[in-house]
Amino acid sequence: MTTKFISIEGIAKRYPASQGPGATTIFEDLWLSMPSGEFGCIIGHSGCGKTTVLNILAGLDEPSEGTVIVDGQAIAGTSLDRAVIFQSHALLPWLTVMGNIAYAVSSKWRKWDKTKVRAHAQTYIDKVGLTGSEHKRPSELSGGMKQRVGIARALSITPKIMLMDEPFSALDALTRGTLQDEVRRVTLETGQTTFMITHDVDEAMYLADKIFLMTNGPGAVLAEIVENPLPRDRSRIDLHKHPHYYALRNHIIDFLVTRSKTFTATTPHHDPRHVPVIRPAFTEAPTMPSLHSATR
Ligand SMILES: Nc1ncnc2c1ncn2[C@@H]1O[C@H](COP(=O)(O)OP(=O)(O)OP(=O)(O)O)[C@@H](O)[C@H]1O
Repeated sequence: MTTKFISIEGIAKRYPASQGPGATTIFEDLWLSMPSGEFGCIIGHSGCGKTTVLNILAGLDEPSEGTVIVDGQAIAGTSLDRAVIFQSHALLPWLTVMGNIAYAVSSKWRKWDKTKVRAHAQTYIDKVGLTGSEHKRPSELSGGMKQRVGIARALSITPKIMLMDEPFSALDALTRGTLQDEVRRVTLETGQTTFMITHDVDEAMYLADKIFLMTNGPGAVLAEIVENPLPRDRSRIDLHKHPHYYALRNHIIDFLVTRSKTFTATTPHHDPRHVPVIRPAFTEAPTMPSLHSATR
């Protein structure tokens, strides 16, 4: 396992200023690496550049500075090794559920015959609970169903890297939970490296090994990397019962409420190449000596 399967090296994104000369810096000097098989979530307020980072990783956008190395090679454009699940479903409207997924499967395994492609696609249709809707077109599906097609399509090509932009945000609570479980199970099973954007702190705590905290934009920076102290075999239902749950949750919420606004690139000791890695944990308050032992 390489320690830097994904290596984001000093990237920045700037756009021409909306008024007058110069440029607006969305974020800059962003350094971040992930080993193979890790699940990373990026959290930060709206506009700090999360989708831009994900699009750069996908090869859909280019950084203004810096580079991204995946598996030892600088990325250039999109690849079937990197699948994206978008916030909006991005389905082909003229194809059915089966057609949308089969299209992705046959793009990846070009020599597979139709029967093999459809059987493989069906496995993922079943996984996301769309059995019976194979023949429907996107216009006949609810928003949640469309999102499930997008998730099945991305999972079906078993990419090395899964990139997810708030994939569950449009779903009802029950479907969201089921699909979070499914995505977690599949990514653990396949050893996929996953990079996800979310605004949902509990979702990040359930799914992620590491949580990347971005400050507010413009001029956003990666302030901290939070290691998830919850056990790897955690379950979504029991997450809140774990002793470290509140330490982790409070740490992230505290960042979002206060430090995301006050932390900047000029904060003393901030080194963009060596961002602090924090592992919040519950610590027992020191116990008072009992009266019995104190008087002995
Ligand atoms: N083509 C563009 N030209 C100018 N500014 C842009 C362009 N695309 C994005 N931006 C700006 O870049 C910033 C970052 O956008 P991005 O979508 O990456 O943020 P985000 O953190 O993902 O936000 P959200 O959580 O709301 O999805 C925003 O301020 C946005 O207005």
